[in-house]
Amino acid sequence: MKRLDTREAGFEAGFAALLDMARETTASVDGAVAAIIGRVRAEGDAALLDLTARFDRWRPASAAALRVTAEEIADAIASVDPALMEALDTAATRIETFHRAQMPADVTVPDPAGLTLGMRWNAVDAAGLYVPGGKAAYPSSVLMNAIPARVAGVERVAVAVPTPDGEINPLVLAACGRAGVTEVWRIGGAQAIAALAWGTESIAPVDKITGPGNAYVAEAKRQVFGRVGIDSIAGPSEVVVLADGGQDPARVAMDLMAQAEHDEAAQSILITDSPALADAVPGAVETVLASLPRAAIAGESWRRHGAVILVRDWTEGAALTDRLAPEHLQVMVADPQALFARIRHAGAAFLGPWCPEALGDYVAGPNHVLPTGRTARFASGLSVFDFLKRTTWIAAEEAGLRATGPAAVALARAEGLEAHARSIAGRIGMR
Ligand SMILES: NC(=O)c1ccc[n+]([C@@H]2O[C@H](COP(=O)([O-])OP(=O)(O)OC[C@H]3O[C@@H](n4cnc5c(N)ncnc54)[C@H](O)[C@@H]3O)[C@@H](O)[C@H]2O)c1
Ligand SMILES: N[C@H](CO)Cc1c[nH]c[nH+]1
Ligand SMILES: [Zn+2]
Repeated sequence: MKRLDTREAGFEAGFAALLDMARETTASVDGAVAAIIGRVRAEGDAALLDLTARFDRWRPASAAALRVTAEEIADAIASVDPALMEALDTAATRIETFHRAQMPADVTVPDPAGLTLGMRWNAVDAAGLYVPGGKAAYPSSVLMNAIPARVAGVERVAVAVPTPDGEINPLVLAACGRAGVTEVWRIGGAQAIAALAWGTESIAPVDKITGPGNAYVAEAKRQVFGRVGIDSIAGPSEVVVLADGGQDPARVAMDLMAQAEHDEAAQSILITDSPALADAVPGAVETVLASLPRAAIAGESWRRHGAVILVRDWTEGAALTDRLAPEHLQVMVADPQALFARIRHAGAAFLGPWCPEALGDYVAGPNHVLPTGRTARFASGLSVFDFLKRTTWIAAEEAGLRATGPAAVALARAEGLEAHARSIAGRIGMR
């Protein structure tokens, strides 16, 4: 864990090192991923069977066995503890309500020159949703991907999830059932992304691939981009907690570890204006770690990538937060809204001491698939917009073409494009 203080001479160098820290690199897997994609394109289902045996330690009897049946989904729903099913339902209902509110309206713009201009939204035809499953199962990520897709109106939604050692997580299948997904493939990693992008004998290709995953998944999404759309390339999780001297060090420590326990490559950073809190939190983290089942992962994340930054005031705190552009931002100060108003770059914000980030991971409603690695400077979390695209339209009557056409003719001729010019000029009696 790094300890930084803006009053100290070496602060800028230390902070720059934190910004540049390579936590997980996709460059080191690009060759392996290209080879996997090449095999899936060339060999289709046969490559999927072989790669699944190799990387997920499960040898399906045939390509048909890669697809989860409707009966398996129904059985999974029946097998899940009713209280857990109710929790899934609470989450799904709240996520759906929030994402419905995101749906944009079509736009029509009347134009004084006599044209009518507009913009219409349409969903993609088919979306492939990657649900990670290598080290842990993520039913919550099923809901976070599938519900926006369905709210956007995507007709075909296909989920890909690895089933290591042939074990299917029933709650993942129950989440698919609750979200109305009927097409679920037991494939993971780069081979799953390749199959969704290029198709195989069994799997029809999709138009857009979304969802988080490890370095192989991230690199595969990067390599198939262009053939299909992707949401973003999300790396390991991160949180910045802004906390003042009024906060309980134990709660701050638990919030930091809630992100660190995802992955050794996760990053948890505390920024505080309180020397007492900066002194207390590292010890509180050790106490928390002693009680956590995933202490090995969380502890390594904290030691390798964690930081406590002491600032003079919140003007400094806000500026440093914008430079970090974190995936998650927790604001635990006396007036969280006022401090949040001064920050522009974060994937998602959690305001006040009663709003731990984990609430947003599961049930609050906004999406938990968020931009990582400082990409919140230019990217946003998953939403209905990832499954929609716009078509603009122009309607013209003769008067509108007469009013606006001459300028277009002049510009077309300036560009040396005579057919462009004449297609307009000929309609309105211009030479
Ligand atoms: N941002 C989010 O919303 C969010 C949500 C959940 C999980 N996550 C992150 O997603 C990641 C999930 O990673 P994971 O590994 O548990 O599951 P995963 O499903 O992303 O990856 C598992 C797959 O990786 C492939 N793979 C593993 N080793 C390989 C190798 N040596 N060569 C080729 N392929 C190989 C295998 O095909 C395997 O099926 C974690 O970093 C987690 O923090 C993010
Ligand atoms: N915090 C993760 C996103 O960075 C999402 C998640 C899923 N389950 C628990 N957490
Ligand atoms: Zn989480």
